[in-house]
Amino acid sequence: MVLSGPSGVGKGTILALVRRRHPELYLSVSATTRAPRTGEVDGRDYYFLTQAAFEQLIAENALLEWACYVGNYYGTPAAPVLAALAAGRSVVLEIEVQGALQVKNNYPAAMLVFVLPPSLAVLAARLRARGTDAPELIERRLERAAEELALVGHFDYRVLNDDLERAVEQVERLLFEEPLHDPTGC
Ligand SMILES: Nc1ncnc2c1ncn2[C@@H]1O[C@H](COP(=O)(O)OP(=O)(O)OP(=O)(O)O)[C@@H](O)[C@H]1O
Ligand SMILES: Nc1nc2c(ncn2[C@@H]2O[C@H](COP(=O)(O)O)[C@@H](O)[C@H]2O)c(=O)[nH]1
Repeated sequence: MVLSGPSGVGKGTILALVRRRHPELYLSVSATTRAPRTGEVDGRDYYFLTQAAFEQLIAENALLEWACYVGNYYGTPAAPVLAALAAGRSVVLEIEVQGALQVKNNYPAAMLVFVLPPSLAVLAARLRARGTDAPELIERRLERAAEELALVGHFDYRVLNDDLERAVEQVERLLFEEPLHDPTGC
């Protein structure tokens, strides 16, 4: 599964709760050139790389997908994901929208899930309350969010993250049960 949607919508929060209930789930650890935030650990939250090291991964074709997002590179190291899939594990990539669309292009069988905020105002409030990004960076993330929301139609499923528990249950169902309805939502 690819879980995508704008920054601050709650993807990480949802997945942390899903993972607590399903420890067997494999959550991909991304590479990025962004600086670590307080409390983030290299190799657990991200692989924090220099720009040169990231570009080396691109040149070696070692990433399943990658994107430039508000001034930094982000990408999914391919080898661990392919190994987890080969071992029969359920795998989730938590990534932004351009990367999600690359995955769909390269692996059409991948399930793409878009997490929606109740509104842009709520999204802005969540980003501000999270307190991890400077105000100008939050503005850039919100501008990007508006562009990302316009691409929701390319995704297989949508999950509204209004009530957190309900969103967690929806993601769980998509991961571990056969979807019962038309994925287009028509
Ligand atoms: N349903 C919800 N109701 C209220 N607050 C929420 C909800 N879900 C998440 N949050 C809060 O919103 C903030 C952003 O959540 P989170 O960091 O999980 O977003 P994200 O989509 O993973 O962001 P990013 O893409 O930047 O990593 C957090 O402070 C989190 O506690
Ligand atoms: N295309 C990819 N996007 C990724 C990846 N890992 C994380 N992300 C997304 O980037 C933004 C910003 O993340 P933040 O940690 O700086 O808040 C967010 O939407 C993430 O989901 C990746 O490997 N590829």
